[in-house]
Parts: sequence; C-alpha cells; structure tokens
Amino acid sequence: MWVFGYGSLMWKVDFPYSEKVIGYIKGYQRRFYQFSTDHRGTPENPGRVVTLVPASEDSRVYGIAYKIKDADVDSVIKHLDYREKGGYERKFVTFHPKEDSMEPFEMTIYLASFDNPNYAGHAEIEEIAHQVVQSVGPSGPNIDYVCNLAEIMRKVVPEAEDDHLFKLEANILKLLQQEGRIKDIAQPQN
Ligand SMILES: N[C@@H](CCC(=O)N[C@@H](CS)C(=O)NCC(=O)O)C(=O)O
Repeated sequence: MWVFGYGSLMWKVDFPYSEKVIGYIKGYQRRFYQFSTDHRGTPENPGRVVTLVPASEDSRVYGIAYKIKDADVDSVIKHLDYREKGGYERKFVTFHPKEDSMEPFEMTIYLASFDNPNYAGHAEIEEIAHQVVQSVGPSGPNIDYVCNLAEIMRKVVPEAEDDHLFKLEANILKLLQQEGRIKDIAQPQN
C-alpha cells in the first residue's frame, strides 16, 4: 500500500514506511480550506489545515508517497483514519513520481471534501493568516503547521510552485512581526 502526503503527512511521519518517493498528483490544488478542531485548533477556535480541491488536469500537487509494508497496512490505516478523523476520507488517485524512471501508480490519499462538517472553504490569504496566528490545538500552534509545510516543500521540491502556501507563510510572518511576536527576519526565498 502507498499513501500520499501533501500536508502534515510530509513533515509529521508518525507511522512506519519502507520507501518514500517525491512526486505529484494531477487535477487538484492544495488549499487551506479545512478547519482543524482536533489538531491545530479547537471546536471554539478552529485552525486551518490543507485539503485538496478539484482543479484543471494540468494542476499538480507535489508531495511525498510512502510505501507501507503489507504487515503494517492494517495498523497504519487504523492510525491514519484516527489522525485524519476531522473530516478526511481515504480516496485513490494516480501518483506521478518526480523521477521519470518510475511509472505512475495508484495510491491512497486522505482528502477532506467540500461536504465534510469541517470544510472551511475559500477565504482570502490575509483572512486565513489572521485565523492561523491565533489558533492553537492539541498538536500545537497552527503557525507551526503552515511553516513546517512550507519548509518541507522548499526542501524536497524547491521547483514546485504553490502561491497559496507561500503567500500564506509570508502573510503569517508579516503579522507576527507586526505583533512583535518575532523579530524582523528575512522573508523566505521561494
Ligand atoms: N491528508 C493530508 C493532510 C493531513 C493533515 O494535515 N491532517 C491533519 C488533520 S487536522 C493532521 O494530521 N495534523 C497533524 C498535526 O497537525 O500535527 C496529508 O496527506 O498530509
């Protein structure tokens, strides 16, 4: 079994895997359109985390695919079903390895579709940034979620474009500087 990580599964890998491959899926965009009430926010003050929204077929979402050994599949599914319980469902998509030497193949993703109870939907980047900087949940600050994702994307797929993610990161850092929560730091270079 293979699982595709495009959000926290890229940087918070709390399950066993035997192989990982960088690549992308087509026909989706990664967006912070999912409320998080059990990880990066609370029911009273939800955070925002990523899901995938349908887009043109030439749209690509880069992430990391993890190969799960047969012996671990049941326990990993049980673990991820619980971790993603806030509105995500398992679906199958075609994964395209970044390296041309590997053929595309089907794999599992966890996707929070528009009809789940925690779907937040569209909001302007500035509004999402204001929500993120004031949200903290059982897994920690919503800020960490955004910055960890931006950092891992720059690290593993520096050529990938994701204006939504990187503009949100820049907005958050600007807000934190304005609020005196961090000293002036150089903006991330994408
Ligand atoms: N399914 C996506 C998104 C996963 C995701 O970010 N899910 C949240 C649920 S709110 C999570 O597991 N968060 C863990 C954390 O924030 O530490 C992925 O493949 O990475």
